[in-house]
Amino acid sequence: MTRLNYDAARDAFAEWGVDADAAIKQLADIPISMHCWQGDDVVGFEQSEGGSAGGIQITGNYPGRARTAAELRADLEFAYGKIPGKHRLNLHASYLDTDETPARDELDYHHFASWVDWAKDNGLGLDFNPTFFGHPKVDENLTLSHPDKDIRNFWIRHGQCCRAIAAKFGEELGSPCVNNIWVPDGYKDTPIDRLAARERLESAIDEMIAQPYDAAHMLDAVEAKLFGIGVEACTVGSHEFYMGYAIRKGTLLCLDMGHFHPTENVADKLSSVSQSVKEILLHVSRPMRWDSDHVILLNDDILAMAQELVFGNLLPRTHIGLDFFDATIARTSSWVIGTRNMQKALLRALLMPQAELKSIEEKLDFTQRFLMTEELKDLPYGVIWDEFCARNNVPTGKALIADLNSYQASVAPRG
Ligand SMILES: C[C@H](O)[C@H](O)[C@@H](O)C(=O)CO
Ligand SMILES: [Mn+2]
Repeated sequence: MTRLNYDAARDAFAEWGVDADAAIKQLADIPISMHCWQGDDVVGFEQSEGGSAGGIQITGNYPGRARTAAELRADLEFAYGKIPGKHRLNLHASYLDTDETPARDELDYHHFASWVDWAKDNGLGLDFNPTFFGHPKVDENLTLSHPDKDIRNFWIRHGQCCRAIAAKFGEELGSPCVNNIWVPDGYKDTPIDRLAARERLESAIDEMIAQPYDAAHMLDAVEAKLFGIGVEACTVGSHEFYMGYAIRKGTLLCLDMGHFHPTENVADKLSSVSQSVKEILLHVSRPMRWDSDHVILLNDDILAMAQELVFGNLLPRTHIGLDFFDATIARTSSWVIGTRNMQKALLRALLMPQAELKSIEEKLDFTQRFLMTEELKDLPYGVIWDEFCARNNVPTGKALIADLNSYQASVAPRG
């Protein structure tokens, strides 16, 4: 493959006072938590339950869906092999790997131990999520806020098991495991007593996270949402609910890019939220008209998100997770291109003359800000990206496409 001249590109950035080598080095140290559920359309490996529900929906029937943990791991290994750097896997509790059939409130570390062995072998960190959907005890789209104490208790026990598992992941792997709580709870039509539902949710989460764990092993996160299909009138765990909860209780706040009104700028929220919570979890996604979880593109939304992370010095306290799933295209290609897009966006932000831009803005020199930000768009970011990939032994361009297509051809017979 023809590679454009890196030295010339580095000089082009140097003219703007930017050190491309330093940007490449910094990018290599930013882990992205890739979500397991893109690989099998959120089905999971429970033998009786599973599948997406609770307002999340996958469409498409592209061949090659991973049907077992072994298939999912093979797909993940392929995908990580095409993504520069060392990353993490974000596992849902429904992806246990065992011949046993534990109920969700009986899950134990040993049901997931093979994932830890695999993560160790592959140099990956692990994150985790209790699975509060795709189960008969999700009654009328309610779990932790259900009026029936027995149902709430079942889900509280599920969350407790998951925290213990996550803490063990973190301990085994020597890196804190983010355990993210998202519940689908809400009402299709206008509820009478929103406060009661929110009080039930709050006290259920309190009970669920009461057991302290070492922050070096496990970090609790809570994920808000505007609405889901079937819960149009009220989502119990709204943004205001969880923002307040995270501030008061000291958890991480998860911002999913698909969980706000489509005209809202989620990147704009990072700096505000960072003033009130210690750490942030991101679910980088691409909503189209609703929380459709399209695979992320290298578009303005992602570039803005990356720029806020870099310019606000938020990378040290933000966990970058992905949340997209599309069964109309090859699943491994989605992982690889989506994750690389997040990295490309970060690289672009790292390649901006940050100090100079900030200083001209402080002088309220908006003309200069406009001129610079527009001219900077013409710099050869792609050449620096190619160099980053070459240094990490991963392909780009046509070679990458050929690899993605040939892997897809090898998994297509799964049906
Ligand atoms: C599968 C995930 O837990 C889920 O997508 C959640 O994070 C979400 O975003 C629900 O809309
Ligand atoms: Mn999410």
